[in-house]
Amino acid sequence: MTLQEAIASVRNIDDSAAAETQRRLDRLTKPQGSLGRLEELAVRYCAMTGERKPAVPRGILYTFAADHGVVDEGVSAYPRDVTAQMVRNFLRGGAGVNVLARHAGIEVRVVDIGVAHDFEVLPGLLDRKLMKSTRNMAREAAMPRDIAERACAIGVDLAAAAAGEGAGLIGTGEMGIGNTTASAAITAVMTGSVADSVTGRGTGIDERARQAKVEVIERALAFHRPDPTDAMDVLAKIGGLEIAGLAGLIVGCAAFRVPVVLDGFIAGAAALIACGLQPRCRQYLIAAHRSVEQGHDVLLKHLQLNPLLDLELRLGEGTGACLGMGLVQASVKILTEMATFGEAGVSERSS
Ligand SMILES: O=C(O)c1ccc[n+]([C@@H]2O[C@H](COP(=O)([O-])O)[C@@H](O)[C@H]2O)c1
Ligand SMILES: Cc1cc2nc[nH]c2cc1C
Repeated sequence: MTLQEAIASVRNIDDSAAAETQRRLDRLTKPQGSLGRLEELAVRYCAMTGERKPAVPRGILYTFAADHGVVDEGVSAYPRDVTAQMVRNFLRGGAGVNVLARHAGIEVRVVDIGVAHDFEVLPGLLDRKLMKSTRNMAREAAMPRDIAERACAIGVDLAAAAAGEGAGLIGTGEMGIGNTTASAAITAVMTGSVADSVTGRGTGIDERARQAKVEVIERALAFHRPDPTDAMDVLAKIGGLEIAGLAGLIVGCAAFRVPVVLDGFIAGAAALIACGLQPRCRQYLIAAHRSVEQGHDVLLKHLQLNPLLDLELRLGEGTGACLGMGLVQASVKILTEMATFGEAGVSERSS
């Protein structure tokens, strides 16, 4: 399926599956509504997939890795080499995302879509490299438009692969030194916010460095004037390859009716792009958590997404998404494994 075909095939979620699921939840042995947002999650899961009695979904999480030319402007607390080094760490299973994925029984797939390093053949690494890093958005477009489109198409293909293998839940992860700058720039444009209000400290820069980061973003936005009504234009001028891959993954998930669990700020920026390409994508999104990055809350509100968790996370990789995926699986188990009042012989409400 091409990117354009995926965009064209996203349908509205199934309201009748939602209503039926709510009716079943109301017959389970608990005061009505007492499982709160877990019930809402089960309802949304069924509306997205169209299933009435879903199996506990198998979860696959894609962690896209890429580098950013804008790191030359001093916007991160860490050197760009960390991106490639962390890719090796992911493949060895030693990163935060590996631990939380194992905890929730989720498979992590690592995709090199733009790391500035030539890896030897690494077992387990999905080599989809389109460029060795984006270019510096402060001076030129981050990537040509056709590369942005190809990066999105890679995401669609990976969504199709996971859906074809029976994944019922897909998580978003990323690794890219400098990518909170690209994400803040995208958030400013797509939500109509000033850069200062959506720019945070990323990996841990101080307030002075954050202000310099704001200026870099302001300069890039003034120079490129990205068109918020053309998400591909935004992606090409100020985005990142991993963000483009994630945006395509989200569109693909929506096209295949697989619920997608968003991680933090960078995943949220990718969701803004995906919803710019196809607004119905929003219906298939579950926000796992609210990141410490100040722009994340702004974009979640813009997308009208209510995050499940607020754990002050700011690691990325897909760590928060793994925790959110575990909650989605728990909500499906509640729906399918809990006894009804009738089955258990428990008295129903008296007034
Ligand atoms: O997910 C988040 O909300 C998040 C917030 C801050 C930082 N990160 C991670 O940190 C890296 C980007 O930070 P920076 O400072 O290099 O732009 C990148 O690898 C992200 O995965 C992730
Ligand atoms: C060590 C390290 C791990 C990361 N994982 C995601 N972003 C990261 C940034 C750093 C610096």
